[in-house]
Amino acid sequence: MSLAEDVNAYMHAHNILEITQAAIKSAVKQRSPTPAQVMAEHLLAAHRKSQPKRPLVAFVLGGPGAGKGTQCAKIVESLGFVHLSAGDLLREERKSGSAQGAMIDEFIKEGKIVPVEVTIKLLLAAIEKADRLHNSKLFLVDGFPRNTNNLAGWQKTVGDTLLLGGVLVYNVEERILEERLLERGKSSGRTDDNIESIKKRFNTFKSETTPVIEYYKCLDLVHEFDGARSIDEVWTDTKSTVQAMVAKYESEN
Ligand SMILES: Nc1ncnc2c1ncn2[C@@H]1O[C@H](COP(=O)(O)OP(=O)(O)OP(=O)(O)O)[C@@H](O)[C@H]1O
Ligand SMILES: Nc1ccn([C@@H]2O[C@H](COP(=O)(O)O)[C@@H](O)[C@H]2O)c(=O)n1
Repeated sequence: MSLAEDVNAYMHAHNILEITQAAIKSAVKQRSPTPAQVMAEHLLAAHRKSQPKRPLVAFVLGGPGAGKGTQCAKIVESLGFVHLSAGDLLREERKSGSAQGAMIDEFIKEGKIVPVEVTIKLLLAAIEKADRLHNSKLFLVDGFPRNTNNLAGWQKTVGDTLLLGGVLVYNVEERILEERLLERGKSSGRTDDNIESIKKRFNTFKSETTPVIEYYKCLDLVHEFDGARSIDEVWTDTKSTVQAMVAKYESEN
């Protein structure tokens, strides 16, 4: 086969003429003074659309008792996300009775953050299972990343294989959080819904989670909510934010 024939066959096999014509059309349509830029953007968008969809992840953060789980349940019900709570997965793993289970138990009571190697394994297994069994593409990862160790572990293990759409952050003052958690503690059976653990969890949130939120603010990914309002008021804002996030994801992927 000659070089010209080879080139022709390649162009035909990969629709190169059609792709290039569409890029040229979009530059001409816009009468852009920078056609190369318009064409490059058009080609990139076309490439992204032709790739298999990366699942969308939204992280959910806020102090203990800020209403993360409550809002996540509503997002699941109304917008079809899969909810993965790092805390729930760790509590489930704790039941295993292994040495790792005992370690998790101790960390939870002390309000400390479990090393990311443990947490990320549980999170990824749950994401893979939901994707494989139900082809789920929308995930809420609740209570993660809680510190810089969590963040580094996510970046190293997951990187860009999942698309981080945003970070939902619920702000509530400690006085209200304490009241909520002590009330919840009357029936939750949680070993950390007592005043000693609650104080420790507040300290961990301030010293370890706040820097993670600041990091994501610098990337313009944070959506903050006043979580001290009623559940329905918080939900109204949460819903519109998450709907916008999904719309952007659908249009770009
Ligand atoms: N906006 C709200 N107003 C009043 N009470 C709320 C509100 N949101 C949640 N609650 C209540 O506060 C308690 C804590 O809420 P939730 O479990 O959703 O918080 P969380 O952030 O997931 O907590 P944690 O991090 O400890 O798991 C629950 O008993 C819940 O019913
Ligand atoms: N990324 C995480 C999340 C949670 N933990 C531990 O679980 C406790 C409870 O978490 P909730 O989100 O359910 O409040 C938390 O205080 C930590 O001890 C963790 O280690 N890492």
